[in-house]
Amino acid sequence: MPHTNKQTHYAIDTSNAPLSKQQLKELKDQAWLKEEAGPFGLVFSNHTLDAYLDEEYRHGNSILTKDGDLLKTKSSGERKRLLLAYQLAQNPDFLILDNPFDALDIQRVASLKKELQELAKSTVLLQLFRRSDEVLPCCTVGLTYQEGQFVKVDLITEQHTSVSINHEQKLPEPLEAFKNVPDELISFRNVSVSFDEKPVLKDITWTVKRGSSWHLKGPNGAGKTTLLSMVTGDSTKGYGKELYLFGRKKGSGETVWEIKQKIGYFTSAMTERFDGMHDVQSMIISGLYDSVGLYQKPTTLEQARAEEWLVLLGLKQLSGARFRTLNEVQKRLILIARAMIKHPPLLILDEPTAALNETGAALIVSLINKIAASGSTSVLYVSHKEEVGLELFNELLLVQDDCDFAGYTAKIRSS
Ligand SMILES: Nc1ncnc2c1ncn2[C@@H]1O[C@H](COP(=O)(O)OP(=O)(O)OP(=O)(O)O)[C@@H](O)[C@H]1O
Repeated sequence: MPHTNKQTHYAIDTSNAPLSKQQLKELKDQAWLKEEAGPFGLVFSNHTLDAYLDEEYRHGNSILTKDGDLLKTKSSGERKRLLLAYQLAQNPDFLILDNPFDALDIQRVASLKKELQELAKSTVLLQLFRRSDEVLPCCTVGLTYQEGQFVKVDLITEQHTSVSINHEQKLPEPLEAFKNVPDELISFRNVSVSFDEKPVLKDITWTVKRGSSWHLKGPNGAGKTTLLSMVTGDSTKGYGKELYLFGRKKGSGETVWEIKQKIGYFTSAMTERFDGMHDVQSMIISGLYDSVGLYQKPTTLEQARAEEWLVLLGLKQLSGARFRTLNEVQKRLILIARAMIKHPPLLILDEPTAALNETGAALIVSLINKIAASGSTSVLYVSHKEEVGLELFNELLLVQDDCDFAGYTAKIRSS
């Protein structure tokens, strides 16, 4: 019976395996759910957002945005807010929330939690979660997918166990050291960026010295991705500005390839994109060639170095396994090793623990701490939140200048 006062709300633990698009559809079509909640359900997930982005690509406009703005110009947090507002306006009987707090900053997580608790008075919620502290108090019954069916179970939230990578093992040496690496890897001098008159970044002055590691933080929409894309050479916004990358002024004739070659890069979205048949060892070695997987026979030395990385990660037994068969945390550890095998002067990690549970995040963080402590590679860690256990000594926080907003400015804490 829809819209009674005593609605049951559900939580589904996806910390070990996410639900596929097909499984989400099956959940939405469950007869018992429609009977309990009402016939009209919606799915709030990245798959849904992707479908709207696809539609926008084909038709040139998006129904989620107002004033003709395009969804693709919105930050990840902004996109989520737009989708939720659009779905709530349709007054669904039930809403499937696929890890709704991913990619949201602390303030937005708190306000969304409040909003969803309120919504739970009139709408049945089914929350997919990975971190137990994210489960909404209203979700009291568990659901699990077993043998092609959704089954109601007791709700057990995972206990966090403390884990880390092999502390005894040293970071494997590079096969060949980078030459002519300047003392300043990145230097922004009073750089401002706007999109069509809309100011985003204001007067950013920031220097990353060789070997120093940074946590780049800021709320949704503050310009973290914009700043990063200027460092990786993917954005044209750096031209004509006082931006220096690896000792050269942006736009002074360097190629994007020359910049990228000095950078190791990992973002959590890569685990989905890298879905070929390559084995784990080849995947790590391919970082030396900036390819995905290996297309030539590796040398004995390359193989030995990849094996050292696997020992460090505690994954030696998976050397010959297909990358695609690994679990999410293992895939991320391997892709960080892939980014590191060439020992780049700069390692960029864009939200590397996004959508992991506490245990998985702790493993990734322990690897990052180890890399940063080595002092040979500068880590640039980007996220919108604090990360438990992360030991980076410098922080660039993007903050809003409240009076007369003209873009986010950089607040730097350095040690
Ligand atoms: N191509 C573009 N055209 C117009 N506006 C843009 C474009 N790219 C980014 N923006 C705007 O710039 C601002 C900063 O976006 P950016 O993606 O850099 O933020 P972010 O800090 O990475 O956010 P999040 O944590 O939500 O991912 C946002 O308001 C976004 O809408």
